[in-house]
Amino acid sequence: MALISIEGLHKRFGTNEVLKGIDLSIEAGEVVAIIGKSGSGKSTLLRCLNGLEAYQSGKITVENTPVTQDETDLRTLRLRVGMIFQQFNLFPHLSAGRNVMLAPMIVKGTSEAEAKTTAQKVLDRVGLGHKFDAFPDQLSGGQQQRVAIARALAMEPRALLCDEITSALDPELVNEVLQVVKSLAADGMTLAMVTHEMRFARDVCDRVIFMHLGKVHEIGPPEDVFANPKTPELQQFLGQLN
Ligand SMILES: Nc1ncnc2c1ncn2[C@@H]1O[C@H](COP(=O)(O)OP(=O)(O)OP(=O)(O)O)[C@@H](O)[C@H]1O
Repeated sequence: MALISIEGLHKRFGTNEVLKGIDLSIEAGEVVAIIGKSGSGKSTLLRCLNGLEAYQSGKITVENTPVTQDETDLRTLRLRVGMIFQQFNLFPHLSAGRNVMLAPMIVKGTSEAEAKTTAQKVLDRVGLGHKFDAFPDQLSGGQQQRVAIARALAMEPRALLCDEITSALDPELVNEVLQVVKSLAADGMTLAMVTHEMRFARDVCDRVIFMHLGKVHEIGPPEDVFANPKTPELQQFLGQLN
């Protein structure tokens, strides 16, 4: 049984049909990269998976729970699926530890003491246990993004969705964030990542999804998608990167 299942997903913004019938299953423990040109619908797909965007037709389920705009479904979903964005969105007036403690306390009703223990554990997990009391402006961009990852982990999600999480970082900070993601993948976390980091996609991901004009245009293991692109669209996309 797939952890995430998408059938016939269509999504429009006004008259602009951005997702034109997506069928996709992601198994528990699978790591998928979503690649494609700007505007191909990658972010919109991730946002639909997390209930951040409503969609017009099709069916999405996460562990058998339908992803709808219903409040109860959304609450269940947010406990199961974490999302990390290009911008870290940390509260500037709260320490790293407090930023991480917030969601479990608010969403799950976790006690302060328990939330603190969890926050320490997940900050350790991203290599920032010693920065519990540091404020966001005392951290580098890479460290802030690792706090954002810890914040998502504090909810003990079954899957993490990552939307271009290294795109706002200076090049020398990209690797520390990718290393954390790589270690989560090695631990069996289910991950769907919109990324421009092709080397990471090739080395770490089980499957690569190439989106083009709102459809899954090619999908397969990285060795096939990168070494043997079947369609001219993917060949052109990869050619432009080189
Ligand atoms: N909130 C919105 N309202 C209207 N149109 C939107 C909205 N969000 C996205 N779109 C449109 O949907 C299309 C797909 O956008 P999306 O962000 O999913 O693409 P993408 O592949 O992630 O691109 P990028 O790599 O530039 O982020 C674009 O044409 C975009 O203008």
